[in-house]
Amino acid sequence: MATQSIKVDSKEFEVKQYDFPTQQIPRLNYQDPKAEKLIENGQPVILTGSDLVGSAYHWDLGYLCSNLGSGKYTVYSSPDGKFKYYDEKKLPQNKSFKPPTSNSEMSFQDFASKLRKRDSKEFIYLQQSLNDTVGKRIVMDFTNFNWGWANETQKRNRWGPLTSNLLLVGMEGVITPAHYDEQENLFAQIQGYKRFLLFDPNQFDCLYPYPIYHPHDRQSQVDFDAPDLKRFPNFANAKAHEAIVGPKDVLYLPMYWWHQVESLHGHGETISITFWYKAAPTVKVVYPLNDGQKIAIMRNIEKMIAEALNDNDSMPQFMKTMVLGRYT
Ligand SMILES: CC1(C)c2ccccc2-c2ccc(C[C@@H](CC(=O)O)C(=O)C(=O)O)cc21
Ligand SMILES: [Zn+2]
Repeated sequence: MATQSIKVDSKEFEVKQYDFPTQQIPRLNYQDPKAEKLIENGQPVILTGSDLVGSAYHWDLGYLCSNLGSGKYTVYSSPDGKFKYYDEKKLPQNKSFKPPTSNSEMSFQDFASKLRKRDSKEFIYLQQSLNDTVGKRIVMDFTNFNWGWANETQKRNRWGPLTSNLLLVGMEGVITPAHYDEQENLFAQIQGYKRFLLFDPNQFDCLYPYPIYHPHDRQSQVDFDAPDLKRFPNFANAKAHEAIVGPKDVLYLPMYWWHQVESLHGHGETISITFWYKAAPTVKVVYPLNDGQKIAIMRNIEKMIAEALNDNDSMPQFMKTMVLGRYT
């Protein structure tokens, strides 16, 4: 895989090179009116100086081992370093589906010692919502997040409620392949560096998501390392935005924006915390609809048709019959 080196803040990073062009995402101080404008317009921006998780800047493996208590944590494991999320609730509808990753519950101490062993034939990625099983010092760090700013941002942009904070601890080199989420996300980086490749929701027709009843719903079918341009010809027109997110950075990752995330080599394991918010309620429909609203409509139509047919195997034929040759 070809790599290219990019410079951010006088630091050099070796990143995988893909075929599509990339443009940099702006890095702005969190109080810059331009940054607030970008968030209001649902545009990604890296925010500096917010100290959103300032009370967790000292979190490293050792501290977490000593203070996360003996609770069990969900650890994903992948042979090739790719962690393609799948929805376990959709497995019954897809008998032939083979999960590309496995997961197990283990103590943080066990996870940390597996990380240190670094046997590279297995990549591991801890993903766990912060809950009350954690030790009291972690709870104190959590309560000391910059909630004033987070709540003000949530209110100003009329986001819905905060749904979860996920603690993520990834081995160098882990990759979360391209997908989109249906929530607004303030992504806070504590340790290590993550490279985000983001795609505007209007690139939906370049990224070919799985059918919505598929366990990989919301994930792109395109393998970025070996794109099948016969099946996915429009991928050749994809245009990415790029952001290297480092310690103390907060990336505003707007709902419906596609993202692929790589934990960069040479900077140690990555520690991140996500703040997911439900979407702003649509008070009054304003035309023309924005791209996110069109994605929501497509998803609802797919769900209704799948339900009406009550047979996922007949979806491909039905969908093709409905549009092929008619909406050219
Ligand atoms: C891959 C993993 C560990 C996973 C496995 C199984 C179920 C869910 C998830 C899940 C959810 C979120 C992330 C964080 C981030 C990607 C990144 O930082 O790697 C991202 O996509 C986002 O913040 O929206 C990572 C994961
Ligand atoms: Zn995501």
